[in-house]
Amino acid sequence: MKTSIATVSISGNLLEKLEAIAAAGFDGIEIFEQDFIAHDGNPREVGDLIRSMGLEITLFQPFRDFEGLPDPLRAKAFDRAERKFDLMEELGTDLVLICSSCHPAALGGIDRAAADFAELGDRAAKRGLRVGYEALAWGTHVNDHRDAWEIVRRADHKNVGLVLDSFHTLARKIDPETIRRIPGDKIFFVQLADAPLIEMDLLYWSRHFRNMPGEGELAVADFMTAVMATGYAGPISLEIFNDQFRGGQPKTIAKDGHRSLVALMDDVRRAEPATAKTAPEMPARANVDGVSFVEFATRGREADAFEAMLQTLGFRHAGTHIAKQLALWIQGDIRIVVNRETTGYASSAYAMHGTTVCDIGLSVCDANQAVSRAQHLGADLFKQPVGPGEIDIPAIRGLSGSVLHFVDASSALKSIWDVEFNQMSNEAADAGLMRIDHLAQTMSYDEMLSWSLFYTTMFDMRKSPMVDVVDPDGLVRSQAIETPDGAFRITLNGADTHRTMAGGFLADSFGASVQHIALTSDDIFATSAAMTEMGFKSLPMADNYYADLAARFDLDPDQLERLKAGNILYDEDAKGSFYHFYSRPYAGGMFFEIVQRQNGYSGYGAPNAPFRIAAQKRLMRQKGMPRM
Ligand SMILES: O=C(O)c1ccc(O)c(O)c1
Ligand SMILES: [Mg+2]
Repeated sequence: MKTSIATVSISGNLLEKLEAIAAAGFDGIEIFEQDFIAHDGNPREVGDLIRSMGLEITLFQPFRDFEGLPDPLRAKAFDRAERKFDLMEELGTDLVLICSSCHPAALGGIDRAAADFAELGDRAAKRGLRVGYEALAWGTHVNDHRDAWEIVRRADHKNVGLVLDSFHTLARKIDPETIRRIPGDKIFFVQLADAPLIEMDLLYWSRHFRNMPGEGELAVADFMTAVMATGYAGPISLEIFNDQFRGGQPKTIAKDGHRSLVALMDDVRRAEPATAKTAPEMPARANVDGVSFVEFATRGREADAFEAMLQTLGFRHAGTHIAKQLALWIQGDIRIVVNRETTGYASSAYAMHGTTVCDIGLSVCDANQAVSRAQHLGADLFKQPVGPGEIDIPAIRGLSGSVLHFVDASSALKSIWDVEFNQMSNEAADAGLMRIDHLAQTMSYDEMLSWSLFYTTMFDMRKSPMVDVVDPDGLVRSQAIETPDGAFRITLNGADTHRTMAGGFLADSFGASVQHIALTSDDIFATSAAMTEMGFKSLPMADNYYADLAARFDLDPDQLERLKAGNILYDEDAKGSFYHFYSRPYAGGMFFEIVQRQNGYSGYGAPNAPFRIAAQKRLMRQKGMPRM
């Protein structure tokens, strides 16, 4: 399997693009002509440089408005092609992409176009070059890969083949199964792109909103499975026109791209094992059956205040690490580790972010398989020195420097809490919190696709539709990613401006991290009462909120009173109901949420988010806290 990416997909100048692409592990690049023209350096040197970086030039593109022209435009088009053939020879690539014509003078007619390609094929053959024809979704006469194929078929020239691009086929809702009838050796090149489903002009959609396979909503895996069934053996190449990516970090975007291709080909291999033989074998997406622990890096008074807060939530100090300054706090199945170390990874995380979630332990079926898949997808292993008596738990680096540990039921890992922690016997009453419902991560809007790709390629998790959350000072985009059974749920919250609650947190904590943790109760009213008893103070909600609840839902006055008394918010979906309340913000703007889902409610109380955010901002203003 040869992976490739078009230079247009990455930001930066040509050199920066090439470095990022090589570092991400691609085998080749499509040179997008504009990137070459903008570069100051002769084509031979550029070709040599690319090869010296271990990359191959898989394609030169695009050559526009070639077929169907009347003379003298036709003759001029052939002259243009000859000049580009010269350039290709100097660069050292044998394949050019010709996209279907949008020229106002272009004439239709499959045989006319086929004749043009047959002649171009002769000219290319003289130089040992090949031409590939791609149907642009908005081409004037040819905008469907089936028509492009018919032209190639009738051109009947060994140097003329077809270029398929998942965007053009899927954006026009053309059934990708139609690809199966094309002979694999006549498909010269395959370009891949996904996109979010938005109703808009095809050209605009394509030039601004494409994204990596798996980041959007097109059936790219079905498309690629059909391609592989033809016997196609050429490069699998990303061609992503995306406004965010053009301004993004070249290295991150390239890494995401490679990850998306590897995951896609693994899906194709699993869908039809006989066809995708060249895709590397790797373990399937890991099944996550919950969060085993969440570790906070903190220090001094912030740490004291945080632990005091945990007590008001009903957590009990259950153990102390045998060698390190780690305290284990437990309630139900929830484990929170408070790390006060002044050296090592947690300490660096604290130095960078202040009090922060520095490590998440996920409970998986097989920890080593999870790590193996992560490595195939380009994640780095995370290693810390293991002290005497400590267990080496497999871990990887997530995005933005975060760490994920994998815990499974295999003997050594299961006993970690008994082996590494001295048990403390304090049988304090708890508040009925059972497990972690979800982790809410805050990041800049530009990072959301990277994170969702990370989770959905690594784990058996699905994205739900993006929702807009209105903060009084800006919009925050929120997207949930969850396992099929809901055992592990994450919400990604993307902020554009530092003035929003999420954006302020992001600025203050210098990068993406967990902003809140939602904990489940099976009886939220009892939990609220127990926590109040323990000194917990919930986030005060405005009376207007409850007046609106009374108008929106059939709640009896008693229940409404109880909601109001506990500052408990309420929502319903088609299946069930949702109760939730919030802690006040603690160190660094983090907070807890307590939730109860009834009868299979599957959302996150999104309609309540604007009122929760307004309440948090009100509270922070009262306290005279800056920003947020
Ligand atoms: O948007 C375009 O013009 C364009 C050019 C070349 C391609 O391969 C493509 O898919 C789109
Ligand atoms: Mg294309």
